[in-house]
Amino acid sequence: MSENDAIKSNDVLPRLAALINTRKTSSAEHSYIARLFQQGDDAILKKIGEEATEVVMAAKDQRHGAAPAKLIGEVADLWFHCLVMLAHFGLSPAAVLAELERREGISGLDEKALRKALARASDNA
Ligand SMILES: N=c1c2ncn([C@@H]3O[C@H](COP(=O)(O)OP(=O)(O)OP(=O)(O)O)[C@@H](O)[C@H]3O)c2ncn1[C@@H]1O[C@H](COP(=O)(O)O)[C@@H](O)[C@H]1O
Repeated sequence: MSENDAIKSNDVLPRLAALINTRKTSSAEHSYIARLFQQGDDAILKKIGEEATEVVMAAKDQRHGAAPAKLIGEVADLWFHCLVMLAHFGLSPAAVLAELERREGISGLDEKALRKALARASDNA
């Protein structure tokens, strides 16, 4: 999909990812994303750490009956900052979605057992 098509897409992930890419050359004065890009990957990774912690805290509140809007908002913040990080490294959400698609039908337990067996075989080699 071209960048222009992605910007017009009905799917929010490619549309937002395309917009994020355009911010690489925008002025940081009026754009939060451009500001993050200018600050560099340490700033982007710090935000991801913060947002992940906020997701955990909101999930704990959810466990105690908080309104779902808080947790949904924090997960949106985390996903958004992950999109900025992917763009920073020249990657797209399509690659992550393709990886999830590739994993469809593979039980997490089977995958873990296979990984352990491969590690044991390589230790014994
Ligand atoms: N989806 C988002 C989005 N989600 C979260 N955020 C910003 O991410 C930041 C989250 O930070 P925090 O929750 O930690 O709050 P904070 O205290 O403001 O954080 P600090 O940066 O001050 O540490 C806030 O400034 C939010 O506004 C977003 N900023 C932008 N977008 C999208 O990106 C588009 C372009 O944004 P600009 O680059 O600002 O033009 C927007 O139209 C939206 O569609």
